[in-house]
Amino acid sequence: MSDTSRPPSRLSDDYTGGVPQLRLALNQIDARVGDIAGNTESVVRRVRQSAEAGAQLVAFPEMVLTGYPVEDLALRSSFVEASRAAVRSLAARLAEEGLGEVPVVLGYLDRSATAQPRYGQPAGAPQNAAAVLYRGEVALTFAKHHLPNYGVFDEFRYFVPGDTMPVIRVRGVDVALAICEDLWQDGGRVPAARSAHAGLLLSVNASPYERDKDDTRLELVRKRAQEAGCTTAYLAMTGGQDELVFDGDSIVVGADGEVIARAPQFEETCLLLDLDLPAADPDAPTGVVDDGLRIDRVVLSTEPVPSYEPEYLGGYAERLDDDAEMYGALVTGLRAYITKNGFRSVLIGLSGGIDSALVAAIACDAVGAENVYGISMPSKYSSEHSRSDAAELARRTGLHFRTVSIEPMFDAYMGALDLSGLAEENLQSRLRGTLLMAVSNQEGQLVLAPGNKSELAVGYSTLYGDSVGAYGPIKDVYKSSVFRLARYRNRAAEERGETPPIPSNSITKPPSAELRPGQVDTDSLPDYPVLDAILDLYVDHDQGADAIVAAGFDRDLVVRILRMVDTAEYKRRQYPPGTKISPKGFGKDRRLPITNGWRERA
Ligand SMILES: Nc1ncnc2c1ncn2[C@@H]1O[C@H](COP(=O)(O)OP(=O)(O)OC[C@H]2O[C@@H]([n+]3cccc(C(=O)O)c3)[C@H](O)[C@@H]2O)[C@@H](O)[C@H]1O
Ligand SMILES: Nc1ncnc2c1ncn2[C@@H]1O[C@H](COP(=O)(O)OP(=O)(O)OP(=O)(O)O)[C@@H](O)[C@H]1O
Ligand SMILES: NC(=O)CC[C@H](N)C(=O)O
Repeated sequence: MSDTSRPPSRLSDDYTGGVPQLRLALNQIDARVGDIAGNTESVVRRVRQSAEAGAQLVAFPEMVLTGYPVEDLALRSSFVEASRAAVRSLAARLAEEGLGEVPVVLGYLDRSATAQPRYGQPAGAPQNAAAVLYRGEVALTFAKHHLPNYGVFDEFRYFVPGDTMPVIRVRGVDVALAICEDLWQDGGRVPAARSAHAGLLLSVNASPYERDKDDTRLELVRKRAQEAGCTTAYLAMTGGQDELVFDGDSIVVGADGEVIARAPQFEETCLLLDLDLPAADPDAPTGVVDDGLRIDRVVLSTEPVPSYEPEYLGGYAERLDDDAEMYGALVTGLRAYITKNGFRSVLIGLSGGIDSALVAAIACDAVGAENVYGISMPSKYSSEHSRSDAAELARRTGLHFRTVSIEPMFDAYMGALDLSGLAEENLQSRLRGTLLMAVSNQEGQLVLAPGNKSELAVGYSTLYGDSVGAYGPIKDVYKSSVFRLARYRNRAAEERGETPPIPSNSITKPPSAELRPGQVDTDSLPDYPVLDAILDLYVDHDQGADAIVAAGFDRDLVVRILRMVDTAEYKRRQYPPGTKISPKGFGKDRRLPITNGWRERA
């Protein structure tokens, strides 16, 4: 994101908008997929806090009860029924705990009321749904109307769409409801909210992070608010799930498209704000509106809001610059993976190079240096600086550090097998992989794989060697950006008066696998800026060889690189999962056959 300017806020101290109509609590929180009980507890806790802060309408993200995305759990009836039951018991529990008077909107997994069995399910097909809980009851439910089915999303595989336009009357204000993709596609609930004369459009979301997507989202919400003709609140999820990061950044925009409030990125928070909204239109239409959506109106309360001066005002959280945002996503994704899978500590092979150094810095920020373990594993080809730079990284960050030479194991293999060339080179990498897995088994840390997107693209890693591990924190970061992020992290430390974590020698020396004497990456690969530019066109933008050559790259080089990418598909399929930060990561975003006779020629 780049827009750091603070928009004019209507919620400032000189607020003169009269009596506010609604105090809205947008709970921008994390949820753990499959942990319905744990997610329920965090919802109850947050409802209580919101109610204590005087909220009159409390909202939670898309599928907060089940976590998002649930993937094939949606196809299991036991899970769907557990989610449905959890919504009902949550409504009752909120009332029992004296929290029933405040309406709560939250996402969960449901199934359609009409019998549309899919994939052998006995009853209705699964739906990505949301419920309104009020006075101990589930007052209203509805399902997502537009289903995303591109990139990482497969919602046609799981869900059938909803066909209603839900509108709840809260304190005399008509609030239209929507779920995430409902705002991304034209038609459907946005024009329907206008047709229904809504005073507020509230969308609950789980929108995965991608670089620059915050700018796209902001423009989207501004546009949709104007189309809907009413204030629009976009409530985001935050945290991480496997390869996805949810960056938060909830947004509230007025009917004129002006930003009213914006929540922080990558943080759990409650954006609480007083909105001056129009009273419900007594002649508001009923029946079917845009796209065949049937208005489903529920009156929850018509009591006027008490007259008070707005005291807590949402505000506009400071925006992160592009590097800080990308780095924040990598930290959030790694932390979520480690903690949600019940681990505390991680293990990294430290070569003294920039990739493992950046991964170590991210890990220290994610779980604390006291939970990060590094091992230097020198061989006879290891340079002195590979050991000293790794030790210096440990000294700067405070991570646990030890050295285990692979020479005795290497000699034993070489004595038993007559290996040479690539087999001998790869053996060193595999011994390091085996050693890391052995320590992980013994001590219980998760092994981190330090491969970057450039290496993964061209297959520049050893299978069962440096590609072993549980999670690849930088697998969606091109090598050029690895340098940028390492410099960013050091600069950020300097600005805070802290020791920069990454030794400058790790940043400035030429990248090398050190598997044979004097080896450097450029023996096998072009310079990284050239490689990354070609990869960006091929991997991220699906350009063919002719188009890439036409963009100004050498024909033979293009053909060679594209061939390397194609023939490394088998390696990528065996690589650990890792944080997605681009529109096309090596995960669900890019699905190519392994066995593939198609070669790009120019
Ligand atoms: N389609 C396919 N499906 C399944 N398996 C397939 C396959 N094609 C080959 N294979 C198998 O894959 C194996 C070959 O792959 P692999 O053993 O990995 O070896 P390979 O890719 O031949 O070599 C590793 C390359 O990565 C470089 N490297 C290694 C370590 C670190 C770094 C670094 O700088 O970070 C770079 C190294 O210099 C070398 O160029 C063979 O067993 C082959 O049979
Ligand atoms: N001497 C070593 N000690 C410990 N780990 C090593 C060593 N050499 C390689 N590794 C591990 O294998 C990974 C691949 O390293 P390699 O040096 O081959 O290339 P790289 O991709 O340039 O990575 P880096 O920038 O971290 O050196 C490293 O990130 C590290 O985790
Ligand atoms: N959960 C969703 O519906 C997400 C889809 C939407 N296009 C997004 O990325 O934000």
